[in-house]
Amino acid sequence: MRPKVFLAKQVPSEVEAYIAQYCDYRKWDREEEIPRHQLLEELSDADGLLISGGSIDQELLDHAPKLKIVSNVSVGYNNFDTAAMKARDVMGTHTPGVLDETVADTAFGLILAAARRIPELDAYVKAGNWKKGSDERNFGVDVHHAKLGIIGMGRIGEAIARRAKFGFSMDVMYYNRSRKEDAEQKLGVVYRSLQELLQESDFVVLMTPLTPETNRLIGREELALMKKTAIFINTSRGQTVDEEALIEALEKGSIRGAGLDVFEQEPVDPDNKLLKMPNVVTLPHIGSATHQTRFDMAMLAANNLVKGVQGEVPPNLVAELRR
Ligand SMILES: NC(=O)C1=CN([C@@H]2O[C@H](COP(=O)(O)OP(=O)(O)OC[C@H]3O[C@@H](n4cnc5c(N)ncnc54)[C@H](OP(=O)(O)O)[C@@H]3O)[C@@H](O)[C@H]2O)C=CC1
Ligand SMILES: O=C(O)C(=O)[C@@H](O)[C@H](O)[C@H](O)CO
Repeated sequence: MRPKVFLAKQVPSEVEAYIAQYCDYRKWDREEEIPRHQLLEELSDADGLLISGGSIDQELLDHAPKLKIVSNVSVGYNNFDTAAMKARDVMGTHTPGVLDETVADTAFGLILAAARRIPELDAYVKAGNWKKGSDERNFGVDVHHAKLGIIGMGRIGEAIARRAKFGFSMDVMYYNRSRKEDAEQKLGVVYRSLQELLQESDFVVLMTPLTPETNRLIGREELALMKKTAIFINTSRGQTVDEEALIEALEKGSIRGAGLDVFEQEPVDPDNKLLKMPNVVTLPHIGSATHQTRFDMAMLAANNLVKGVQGEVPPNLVAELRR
């Protein structure tokens, strides 16, 4: 009998055709997220689930007695309750690697946009406010040769470091729980404690996964350590930062600015104070969102899904669920 899978996220037609070769499938065919109760109903006979971001917890597992695999179309898997999945012997996969360069481009876009105030000055020009040749009030700060601190020097962190080091001649430092000597040698980056990194950096980029340990990793104390001239970039998850503390730091001017692809609540509340600040550049969580990269992520997730329902160990099983 062919395995049954449910696609809770829209995928390109080529990816759907690939899944159809191996599985019977039903799919959620709308852009908005599938309502939870509907997802739970769909899982009553499913062997596999392809999803992006919905909570994979005990309740969902209880509604999915045949489930063998959940394939996330994202590299982050903070939506997985890995303990509950392990207890039920349900595999969980993600999409590492294929999005590294694209997310690094986004992080770098935020660095440049915040440093040179590109969205703010774009609005200024379009509003007809450009009245004289060169106005010092529009000046920004240099990115090239500045000091960049990367918190979370993983796959994406390294791609950011390469751009910084070889494209912009920046001094790059990083903080992880463990040192990465290969990256130090290959990229010429230096290890710092979190405290040292925050004190020394002109730009701080947060690129860790969201875990119980990184939840609000950057709070009041950490922001207070940063230079008054520093720019803070978050391309990880909104919950890795205490957003209230960030707002406070920006309001007090204890850091220069921020570039944010992610927020505590997504979509972000239109009344969120961060959206009113000219020195904050915001994006709607589009780190990996190019046509090619989203296609590659969907294909990788489909491949993980098919392998899993066929009883094989999929290539991108998350670390906590490896035997
Ligand atoms: N904005 C967006 O659209 C996107 C966001 N992301 C986010 O980026 C995250 C990182 O992705 P990726 O680079 O592939 O992941 P990796 O696992 O390759 O890298 C994560 C890095 O974070 C470090 N890290 C983990 N926990 C801690 C901690 N407690 N303190 C300090 N460092 C820590 C790890 O080092 P060590 O284990 O030594 O601590 C590792 O070097 C994803 O999990 C996702 O949340 C990813 C893609 C797109
Ligand atoms: O991969 C991740 O962890 C991401 O944050 C993004 O690439 C995803 O696109 C996002 O989860 C929406 O699918």
